[in-house]
Amino acid sequence: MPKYLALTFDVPAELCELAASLLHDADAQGVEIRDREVLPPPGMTPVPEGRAVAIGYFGDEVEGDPILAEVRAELEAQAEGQEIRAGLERLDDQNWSETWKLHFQPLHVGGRLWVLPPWERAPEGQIAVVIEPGMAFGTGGHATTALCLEGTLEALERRPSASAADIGCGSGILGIAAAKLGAKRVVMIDNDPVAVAVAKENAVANGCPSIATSDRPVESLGERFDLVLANILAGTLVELAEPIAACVAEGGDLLLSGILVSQAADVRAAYENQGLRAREQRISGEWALVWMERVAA
Ligand SMILES: C[S@@+](CC[C@H](N)C(=O)[O-])C[C@H]1O[C@@H](n2cnc3c(N)ncnc32)[C@H](O)[C@@H]1O
Repeated sequence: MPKYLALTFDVPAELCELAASLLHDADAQGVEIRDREVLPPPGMTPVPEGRAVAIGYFGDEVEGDPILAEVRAELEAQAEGQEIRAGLERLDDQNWSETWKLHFQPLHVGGRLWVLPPWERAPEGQIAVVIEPGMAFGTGGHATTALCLEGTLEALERRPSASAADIGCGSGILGIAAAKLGAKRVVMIDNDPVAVAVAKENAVANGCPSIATSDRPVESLGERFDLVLANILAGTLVELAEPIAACVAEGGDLLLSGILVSQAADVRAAYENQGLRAREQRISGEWALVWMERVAA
């Protein structure tokens, strides 16, 4: 089961925003701020007056020490002799998801779709996807998820009753959004059984119990879909190009993300080799969405 790396900076309160932005710049997947205005998580004491804490969360594969040293040096340059405390910790999924939940903000996509934590409400008449992230990735807070949601909305506006597959579904956010936007049959798969369980729960909680969820490999799907969503990682997308492309029906769309802008050309080429055509590429920060399609014969 994957772990996460947390880099913690306990700083003078006025430097907390700088610490958070340095962590973002260092490619943190999420940044948490604990200051006097934020209620501490259960069991934790509030930060002392005049201090604040910024925590950056990274994938476990990231080497933390160089980032720690660099961010600390930048902060010390601004600290005028005040103390900067820094720490590095490897967290398990449970810790990560509990912390992440505290900072789960509503996301508004394309004017009519909302992704919300259970304690928020969408405005009247708008479509709400309520996500309890549990131990799975996908609250909409990551640029790649937001890019995929926008694409899903557009693809389903063109073809409201399309069938859809969400490969690497994590929390189920994309598949559930597709179902709520009118997709007629939705299948969600992930190779992490914990994600599959969370996605199933989220599907039921969103009134979409008919979404099929499974941890079986994409190679065994054996079905074609009008819309295929795969927000994984560039390397995995290239490796799985053949079975993922095989799931795209004639005239169907394939939205690929989890891709850094610098990796987009390789991913596109892998799917062109499978007979798909590049439709467009969208970018958010350093992340790309590659939109492929299978042209009808
Ligand atoms: C970045 S998360 C995306 C979650 C969600 N779909 C979203 O867009 O926010 C990637 C997910 O892909 C899953 N994954 C990674 N490799 C996979 C594979 N070979 N087959 C299926 N799922 C995979 C991971 O377990 C993880 O849940």
